[in-house]
Amino acid sequence: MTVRLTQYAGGGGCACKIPPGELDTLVATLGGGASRPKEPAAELLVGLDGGGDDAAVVRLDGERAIVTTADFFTPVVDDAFDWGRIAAANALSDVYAMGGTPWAAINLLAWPRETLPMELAAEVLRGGREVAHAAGCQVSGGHSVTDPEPKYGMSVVGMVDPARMLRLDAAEPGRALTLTKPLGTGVLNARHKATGTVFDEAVAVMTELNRDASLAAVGAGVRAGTDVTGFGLLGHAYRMARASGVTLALDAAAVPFLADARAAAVDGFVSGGSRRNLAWVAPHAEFGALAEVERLLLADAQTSGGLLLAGEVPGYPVVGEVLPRGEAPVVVRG
Ligand SMILES: Nc1ncnc2c1ncn2[C@@H]1O[C@H](COP(=O)(O)OP(=O)(O)OP(=O)(O)O)[C@@H](O)[C@H]1O
Ligand SMILES: [Mg+2]
Repeated sequence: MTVRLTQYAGGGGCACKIPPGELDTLVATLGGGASRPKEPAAELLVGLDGGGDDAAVVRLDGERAIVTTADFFTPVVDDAFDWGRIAAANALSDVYAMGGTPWAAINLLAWPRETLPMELAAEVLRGGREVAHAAGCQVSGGHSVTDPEPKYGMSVVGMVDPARMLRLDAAEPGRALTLTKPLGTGVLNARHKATGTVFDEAVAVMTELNRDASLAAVGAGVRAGTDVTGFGLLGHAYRMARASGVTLALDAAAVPFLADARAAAVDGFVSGGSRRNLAWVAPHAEFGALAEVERLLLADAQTSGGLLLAGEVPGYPVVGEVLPRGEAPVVVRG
Protein backbone atom coordinates (compact mmCIF):
# COMPACT_ATOMS: atom_id res chain seq x y z
CA MET A 1 0.00 0.00 0.00
CA THR A 2 1.35 3.42 -0.94
CA VAL A 3 0.24 5.93 1.64
CA ARG A 4 -0.21 9.56 0.60
CA LEU A 5 0.30 11.26 3.94
CA THR A 6 -1.00 14.67 2.79
CA GLN A 7 -4.45 13.12 2.28
CA TYR A 8 -4.70 12.64 6.04
CA ALA A 9 -4.31 16.38 6.73
CA GLY A 10 -6.76 19.28 6.58
CA GLY A 11 -4.24 22.11 6.23
CA GLY A 12 -0.63 21.13 5.60
CA GLY A 13 2.56 22.27 7.33
CA CYS A 14 2.75 25.81 8.68
CA ALA A 15 -0.44 26.57 6.67
CA CYS A 16 -2.31 24.68 9.45
CA LYS A 17 -1.40 27.38 12.00
CA ILE A 18 -4.19 29.33 13.69
CA PRO A 19 -4.67 32.52 11.60
CA PRO A 20 -2.51 35.46 12.79
CA GLY A 21 -5.35 37.77 13.85
CA GLU A 22 -6.97 35.05 15.98
CA LEU A 23 -3.60 34.12 17.50
CA ASP A 24 -2.96 37.79 18.38
CA THR A 25 -6.27 37.94 20.24
CA LEU A 26 -5.55 34.67 22.06
CA VAL A 27 -2.01 35.63 23.07
CA ALA A 28 -3.20 39.08 24.21
CA THR A 29 -5.33 37.33 26.85
CA LEU A 30 -2.09 36.01 28.40
CA GLY A 31 -0.39 39.42 28.70
CA GLY A 32 0.04 41.71 31.69
CA GLY A 33 1.40 41.20 35.20
CA ALA A 34 -0.85 38.24 35.94
CA SER A 35 1.20 36.11 33.54
CA ARG A 36 4.42 36.46 35.57
CA PRO A 37 5.52 34.04 38.29
CA LYS A 38 5.61 35.53 41.80
CA GLU A 39 9.11 34.21 42.46
CA PRO A 40 10.78 33.61 39.08
CA ALA A 41 13.56 31.01 39.03
CA ALA A 42 15.01 32.71 35.94
CA GLU A 43 14.84 36.15 34.30
CA LEU A 44 12.67 36.24 31.15
CA LEU A 45 14.62 38.07 28.41
CA VAL A 46 12.17 37.48 25.53
CA GLY A 47 8.49 36.76 26.18
CA LEU A 48 5.11 37.62 24.72
CA ASP A 49 5.49 41.44 24.68
CA GLY A 50 4.76 42.88 21.24
CA GLY A 51 2.80 39.76 20.22
CA GLY A 52 5.57 37.24 20.90
CA ASP A 53 8.92 36.36 19.36
CA ASP A 54 10.04 33.07 17.74
CA ALA A 55 10.97 31.52 21.08
CA ALA A 56 11.04 32.30 24.79
CA VAL A 57 14.45 33.21 26.21
CA VAL A 58 15.48 33.05 29.89
CA ARG A 59 18.84 34.09 31.29
CA LEU A 60 21.24 31.39 32.50
CA ASP A 61 24.22 33.61 33.37
CA GLY A 62 26.02 36.73 32.07
CA GLU A 63 26.80 35.39 28.60
CA ARG A 64 24.25 32.65 28.13
CA ALA A 65 20.51 32.35 27.85
CA ILE A 66 18.25 29.35 27.26
CA VAL A 67 16.02 29.42 24.15
CA THR A 68 12.92 27.23 24.24
CA THR A 69 10.36 26.57 21.50
CA ALA A 70 8.00 23.89 20.14
CA ASP A 71 6.52 23.30 16.69
CA PHE A 72 4.42 20.54 15.18
CA PHE A 73 2.13 20.27 12.17
CA THR A 74 0.24 17.99 9.80
CA PRO A 75 1.90 16.26 6.80
CA VAL A 76 3.14 18.71 4.20
CA VAL A 77 4.47 16.05 1.83
CA ASP A 78 3.44 12.42 1.17
CA ASP A 79 6.82 10.89 1.98
CA ALA A 80 7.11 10.04 5.71
CA PHE A 81 10.89 10.44 5.96
CA ASP A 82 10.85 13.81 4.17
CA TRP A 83 7.98 15.06 6.33
CA GLY A 84 10.02 14.18 9.42
CA ARG A 85 13.04 16.03 8.06
CA ILE A 86 10.96 19.11 7.20
CA ALA A 87 9.19 19.20 10.58
CA ALA A 88 12.51 18.97 12.44
CA ALA A 89 14.18 21.67 10.33
CA ASN A 90 11.15 23.87 11.02
CA ALA A 91 11.20 23.23 14.78
CA LEU A 92 14.94 23.94 15.01
CA SER A 93 14.42 27.08 12.95
CA ASP A 94 12.93 29.12 15.79
CA VAL A 95 16.18 28.66 17.76
CA TYR A 96 18.19 29.85 14.75
CA ALA A 97 15.72 32.73 14.33
CA MET A 98 16.82 33.93 17.80
CA GLY A 99 20.50 33.63 16.82
CA GLY A 100 20.91 30.56 19.03
CA THR A 101 22.27 27.01 18.84
CA PRO A 102 19.92 24.05 19.37
CA TRP A 103 21.18 21.69 22.07
CA ALA A 104 18.46 19.12 22.71
CA ALA A 105 15.09 18.16 21.22
CA ILE A 106 12.24 15.80 22.04
CA ASN A 107 9.72 14.39 19.55
CA LEU A 108 6.04 15.41 19.56
CA LEU A 109 3.94 12.83 17.70
CA ALA A 110 0.20 12.45 17.06
CA TRP A 111 -0.67 9.32 15.07
CA PRO A 112 -3.84 7.64 13.71
CA ARG A 113 -2.70 4.20 14.82
CA GLU A 114 -5.86 2.51 13.51
CA THR A 115 -5.45 3.72 9.94
CA LEU A 116 -1.69 4.19 9.46
CA PRO A 117 1.07 1.66 10.25
CA MET A 118 3.43 2.44 13.11
CA GLU A 119 6.33 1.61 10.76
CA LEU A 120 5.47 4.83 8.93
CA ALA A 121 5.61 6.77 12.20
CA ALA A 122 9.08 5.31 12.73
CA GLU A 123 10.10 6.69 9.31
CA VAL A 124 8.87 10.15 10.32
CA LEU A 125 10.88 10.03 13.56
CA ARG A 126 13.93 8.76 11.67
CA GLY A 127 13.75 11.76 9.32
CA GLY A 128 13.44 14.18 12.20
CA ARG A 129 16.38 12.64 14.02
CA GLU A 130 18.58 12.79 10.93
CA VAL A 131 18.06 16.54 10.52
CA ALA A 132 18.45 17.30 14.23
CA HIS A 133 21.67 15.29 14.36
CA ALA A 134 22.96 17.18 11.32
CA ALA A 135 22.33 20.32 13.39
CA GLY A 136 24.42 18.88 16.24
CA CYS A 137 21.28 18.68 18.37
CA GLN A 138 20.65 15.74 20.71
CA VAL A 139 17.29 13.99 20.22
CA SER A 140 16.06 11.93 23.12
CA GLY A 141 12.54 11.24 24.31
CA GLY A 142 9.24 12.74 23.34
CA HIS A 143 5.49 12.36 23.69
CA SER A 144 3.06 10.39 21.49
CA VAL A 145 -0.74 10.42 21.34
CA THR A 146 -3.40 8.92 19.07
CA ASP A 147 -5.13 11.43 16.79
CA PRO A 148 -7.27 11.05 13.63
CA GLU A 149 -4.87 13.49 11.92
CA PRO A 150 -1.11 12.78 11.99
CA LYS A 151 1.05 15.54 13.44
CA TYR A 152 4.75 15.69 14.08
CA GLY A 153 7.29 18.16 15.37
CA MET A 154 9.74 18.82 18.16
CA SER A 155 10.23 20.78 21.32
CA VAL A 156 13.72 22.26 21.19
CA VAL A 157 16.00 23.83 23.78
CA GLY A 158 19.03 25.85 22.75
CA MET A 159 21.55 28.42 23.90
CA VAL A 160 22.07 32.03 22.84
CA ASP A 161 24.34 34.93 23.80
CA PRO A 162 21.80 37.51 25.04
CA ALA A 163 23.95 40.36 23.73
CA ARG A 164 23.82 38.96 20.19
CA MET A 165 20.22 37.74 19.90
CA LEU A 166 18.06 38.17 16.79
CA ARG A 167 14.94 39.81 18.19
CA LEU A 168 11.66 40.60 16.44
CA ASP A 169 11.47 44.05 18.05
CA ALA A 170 14.97 45.34 17.22
CA ALA A 171 14.70 46.35 13.52
CA GLU A 172 16.27 49.79 13.04
CA PRO A 173 15.59 52.30 10.23
CA GLY A 174 18.43 52.45 7.72
CA ARG A 175 19.06 48.69 7.74
CA ALA A 176 18.68 46.54 4.64
CA LEU A 177 16.21 43.62 4.72
CA THR A 178 17.62 40.20 3.88
CA LEU A 179 15.71 36.99 3.09
CA THR A 180 17.70 33.75 3.23
CA LYS A 181 15.42 31.24 1.40
CA PRO A 182 13.24 31.61 -1.70
CA LEU A 183 9.44 31.70 -1.23
CA GLY A 184 6.87 29.38 -2.79
CA THR A 185 6.74 26.28 -0.60
CA GLY A 186 3.08 26.98 0.21
CA VAL A 187 1.80 26.93 -3.36
CA LEU A 188 4.05 23.98 -4.28
CA ASN A 189 2.90 21.97 -1.26
CA ALA A 190 -0.72 22.74 -2.21
CA ARG A 191 -0.06 21.47 -5.74
CA HIS A 192 1.71 18.39 -4.36
CA LYS A 193 -1.26 17.64 -2.09
CA ALA A 194 -3.75 18.02 -4.94
CA THR A 195 -1.82 16.19 -7.68
CA GLY A 196 0.94 14.10 -6.07
CA THR A 197 3.65 15.85 -8.12
CA VAL A 198 6.86 15.99 -6.08
CA PHE A 199 8.82 19.27 -6.12
CA ASP A 200 12.36 18.29 -5.19
CA GLU A 201 13.50 21.90 -5.01
CA ALA A 202 10.80 22.68 -2.44
CA VAL A 203 11.73 19.63 -0.34
CA ALA A 204 15.40 20.69 -0.46
CA VAL A 205 14.51 24.21 0.70
CA MET A 206 12.22 22.99 3.51
CA THR A 207 14.76 20.48 4.87
CA GLU A 208 17.62 23.01 4.79
CA LEU A 209 18.66 24.22 8.23
CA ASN A 210 18.65 27.96 8.97
CA ARG A 211 21.92 27.39 10.85
CA ASP A 212 24.34 28.93 8.34
CA ALA A 213 22.06 31.91 7.74
CA SER A 214 21.73 32.51 11.48
CA LEU A 215 25.48 32.26 12.09
CA ALA A 216 26.17 34.60 9.17
CA ALA A 217 23.61 37.12 10.46
CA VAL A 218 24.97 37.14 14.01
CA GLY A 219 28.51 37.35 12.57
CA ALA A 220 27.48 40.37 10.49
CA GLY A 221 26.18 42.16 13.59
CA VAL A 222 22.48 41.79 12.77
CA ARG A 223 20.25 42.15 15.84
CA ALA A 224 16.75 41.71 14.43
CA GLY A 225 15.27 38.70 12.67
CA THR A 226 12.54 36.10 12.50
CA ASP A 227 11.81 33.02 10.41
CA VAL A 228 9.26 33.22 7.59
CA THR A 229 6.68 30.47 8.14
CA GLY A 230 2.90 30.16 8.15
CA PHE A 231 2.08 33.89 8.03
CA GLY A 232 4.09 34.37 4.84
CA LEU A 233 6.72 37.03 4.12
CA LEU A 234 4.08 39.78 4.38
CA GLY A 235 2.73 38.51 7.70
CA HIS A 236 6.11 38.10 9.33
CA ALA A 237 7.29 41.45 7.95
CA TYR A 238 4.19 43.07 9.45
CA ARG A 239 4.85 41.39 12.82
CA MET A 240 8.46 42.65 12.79
CA ALA A 241 7.42 46.18 11.75
CA ARG A 242 4.77 46.28 14.47
CA ALA A 243 7.06 44.98 17.22
CA SER A 244 9.94 47.31 16.21
CA GLY A 245 7.83 50.44 15.56
CA VAL A 246 9.16 50.83 12.00
CA THR A 247 8.02 50.41 8.41
CA LEU A 248 9.40 47.54 6.35
CA ALA A 249 9.66 48.30 2.61
CA LEU A 250 9.85 45.22 0.37
CA ASP A 251 11.03 45.35 -3.24
CA ALA A 252 8.75 42.77 -4.89
CA ALA A 253 11.12 42.27 -7.83
CA ALA A 254 14.02 41.42 -5.49
CA VAL A 255 12.18 38.66 -3.59
CA PRO A 256 13.44 35.21 -4.68
CA PHE A 257 10.92 32.47 -5.59
CA LEU A 258 11.21 28.74 -6.29
CA ALA A 259 11.09 28.03 -10.03
CA ASP A 260 7.57 26.50 -10.19
CA ALA A 261 5.95 28.77 -7.61
CA ARG A 262 4.46 31.46 -9.85
CA ALA A 263 2.85 28.90 -12.18
CA ALA A 264 1.33 27.10 -9.18
CA ALA A 265 -0.17 30.38 -7.90
CA VAL A 266 -1.50 31.31 -11.35
CA ASP A 267 -3.07 27.84 -11.60
CA GLY A 268 -4.90 28.49 -8.31
CA PHE A 269 -2.96 26.35 -5.81
CA VAL A 270 -3.23 28.98 -3.08
CA SER A 271 -4.12 27.76 0.44
CA GLY A 272 -6.82 29.36 2.57
CA GLY A 273 -4.07 30.22 5.05
CA SER A 274 -2.22 32.33 2.47
CA ARG A 275 -5.42 34.18 1.54
CA ARG A 276 -6.05 34.86 5.25
CA ASN A 277 -2.47 36.15 5.61
CA LEU A 278 -3.04 38.67 2.82
CA ALA A 279 -6.40 39.75 4.24
CA TRP A 280 -4.77 40.25 7.66
CA VAL A 281 -1.88 42.38 6.39
CA ALA A 282 -3.73 44.33 3.64
CA PRO A 283 -5.18 47.04 5.97
CA HIS A 284 -1.63 47.73 7.19
CA ALA A 285 0.13 47.64 3.81
CA GLU A 286 0.59 49.75 0.68
CA PHE A 287 0.85 47.67 -2.49
CA GLY A 288 0.71 50.32 -5.25
CA ALA A 289 -0.37 48.65 -8.50
CA LEU A 290 1.02 45.21 -7.60
CA ALA A 291 -1.10 42.45 -9.18
CA GLU A 292 -3.26 40.25 -6.92
CA VAL A 293 -1.33 37.06 -7.73
CA GLU A 294 1.95 38.77 -6.73
CA ARG A 295 0.37 39.86 -3.44
CA LEU A 296 -0.77 36.29 -2.82
CA LEU A 297 2.73 34.98 -3.56
CA LEU A 298 4.23 37.40 -1.02
CA ALA A 299 1.63 36.19 1.52
CA ASP A 300 2.22 32.50 0.65
CA ALA A 301 2.26 30.43 3.86
CA GLN A 302 5.76 28.98 4.05
CA THR A 303 6.78 25.77 5.74
CA SER A 304 10.31 25.82 7.21
CA GLY A 305 11.07 29.09 5.42
CA GLY A 306 14.19 31.24 5.64
CA LEU A 307 15.17 34.07 7.94
CA LEU A 308 13.99 37.66 7.43
CA LEU A 309 16.80 39.80 8.81
CA ALA A 310 17.16 43.55 9.43
CA GLY A 311 20.68 43.94 8.08
CA GLU A 312 22.88 42.96 5.19
CA VAL A 313 24.29 39.42 5.33
CA PRO A 314 26.99 38.34 2.88
CA GLY A 315 25.77 35.62 0.51
CA TYR A 316 22.04 36.32 0.87
CA PRO A 317 19.77 38.61 -1.19
CA VAL A 318 18.57 42.02 0.00
CA VAL A 319 14.79 42.30 -0.51
CA GLY A 320 14.06 45.73 0.92
CA GLU A 321 14.88 48.14 3.72
CA VAL A 322 13.80 49.29 7.15
CA LEU A 323 12.32 52.80 7.25
CA PRO A 324 11.12 55.05 10.07
CA ARG A 325 7.45 54.27 10.76
CA GLY A 326 5.37 55.81 8.01
CA GLU A 327 1.64 55.64 7.33
CA ALA A 328 1.72 51.90 6.67
CA PRO A 329 3.93 49.40 8.59
CA VAL A 330 4.47 47.45 5.35
CA VAL A 331 5.16 48.98 1.94
CA VAL A 332 5.58 46.82 -1.17
CA ARG A 333 7.28 48.43 -4.15
CA GLY A 334 6.37 46.88 -7.50
N1 LIG B 1 -1.00 28.68 22.82
C1 LIG B 1 -0.11 29.68 22.97
N2 LIG B 1 0.13 30.19 24.19
C2 LIG B 1 1.00 31.21 24.35
N3 LIG B 1 1.68 31.77 23.36
C3 LIG B 1 1.48 31.29 22.12
C4 LIG B 1 0.58 30.22 21.86
N4 LIG B 1 0.60 29.95 20.55
C5 LIG B 1 1.49 30.80 20.01
N5 LIG B 1 2.01 31.62 20.95
C6 LIG B 1 3.00 32.68 20.76
O1 LIG B 1 2.56 33.54 19.73
C7 LIG B 1 3.67 34.03 18.99
C8 LIG B 1 3.44 33.77 17.54
O2 LIG B 1 3.32 32.36 17.36
P1 LIG B 1 3.94 31.66 16.13
O3 LIG B 1 3.62 30.21 16.23
O4 LIG B 1 3.60 32.38 14.90
O5 LIG B 1 5.52 31.89 16.38
P2 LIG B 1 6.68 30.98 15.94
O6 LIG B 1 6.91 29.96 16.99
O7 LIG B 1 7.81 31.86 15.56
O8 LIG B 1 6.11 30.26 14.65
P3 LIG B 1 6.94 29.41 13.60
O9 LIG B 1 7.24 28.14 14.28
O10 LIG B 1 5.93 29.23 12.53
O11 LIG B 1 8.16 30.17 13.24
C9 LIG B 1 4.91 33.31 19.52
O12 LIG B 1 5.62 34.17 20.37
C10 LIG B 1 4.33 32.14 20.29
O13 LIG B 1 5.16 31.77 21.35
MG1 LIG C 1 9.20 31.64 14.09
